[in-house]
Amino acid sequence: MNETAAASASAAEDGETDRGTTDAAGVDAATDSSPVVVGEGVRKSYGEVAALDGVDVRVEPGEVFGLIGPNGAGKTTLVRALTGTTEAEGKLRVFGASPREVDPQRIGLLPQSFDPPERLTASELVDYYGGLYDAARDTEPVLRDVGMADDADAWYETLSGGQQRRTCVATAIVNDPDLLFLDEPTTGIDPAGRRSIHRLIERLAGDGTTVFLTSHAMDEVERLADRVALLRDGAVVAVGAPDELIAEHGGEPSLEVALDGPADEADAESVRDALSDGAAGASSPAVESTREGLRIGGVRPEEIGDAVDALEAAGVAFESLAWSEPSLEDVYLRLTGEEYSPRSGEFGETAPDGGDR
Ligand SMILES: Nc1ncnc2c1ncn2[C@@H]1O[C@H](COP(=O)(O)OP(=O)(O)OP(=O)(O)O)[C@@H](O)[C@H]1O
Repeated sequence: MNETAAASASAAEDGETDRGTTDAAGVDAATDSSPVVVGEGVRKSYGEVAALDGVDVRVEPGEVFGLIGPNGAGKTTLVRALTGTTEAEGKLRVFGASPREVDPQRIGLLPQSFDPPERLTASELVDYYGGLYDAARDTEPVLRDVGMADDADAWYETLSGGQQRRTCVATAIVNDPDLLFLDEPTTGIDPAGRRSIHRLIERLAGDGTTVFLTSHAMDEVERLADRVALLRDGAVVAVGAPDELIAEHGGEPSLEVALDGPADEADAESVRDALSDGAAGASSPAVESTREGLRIGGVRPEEIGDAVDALEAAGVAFESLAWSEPSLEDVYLRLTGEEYSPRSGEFGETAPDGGDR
């Protein structure tokens, strides 16, 4: 039995007993507007390793909540704690109840790793998981939802990695859950398949399903999530809407200026002076030399013309310009201290600017 089945049957697949923090009834008074997921001070250790080190998390009804963080940050452990497939300390409530007390019909879980119970076709596998619930959707439309209708009769083991993952997503939604945990749903899925999973998540969310999504694909999380929490070393270091996080931690938009070789400091200084004198009138323009040329920081789209004027005034001949705005990936790299250094072309450990731990 895997974690999907474990969640569906409230089973303790790892043989752990229910957690001590469950109250006598295991249930809080819950209303329609109550948070769907609450974690307060959640802790879980494996020997010396504090996988979760006091996590606070709250997911509102109908939200797509993204959980991001480096390998080993504790994402899967948090999903397992919230789905009752592992024991953890602290307050954990799902629909007002302790995770192991929640009606399994309401929960869908796509675990990070999935082992089918036996040799089955894609269709039989979805049937199998559907059979674990009091009520389940028909298998055919579920397989259609994940783009697997044409391969319904193929043995699971003969499917490609991406097709297997899509079939797993089908097993997680066969019970039409109110809360869907997706632990890295698109790993190994090709761009078209990813797009179809994205559309599925958007449609489920549009129909009111609450989605708890962990992913390493920042574009995916930025596109899908209403709010995002960044987990680092077992603790949440930032939480907010993608736009808010980008505004707060993403840095400024910038203009990459490609020259026919690296710029020297004199070029950078000339451009800086020209920008200070020009219409943009920036007091201390952030101009730095890069391996490809120059980067001018803080350039808004309407200021690109001024930057070009400044380059010309400084006598810097450029080959091309590329403007980019910060993304959730920049937030991630800054807050995890894994910022990309274009100068060296390598990732390097820098002091994370979200260092509130
Ligand atoms: N069953 C286990 N036994 C021992 N240590 C574990 C176990 N599960 C997780 N850990 C450790 O707990 C920490 C958090 O692991 P977890 O799998 O939750 O991270 P993650 O953020 O999901 O990582 P990834 O992005 O690689 O999936 C890691 O240091 C991991 O080695």
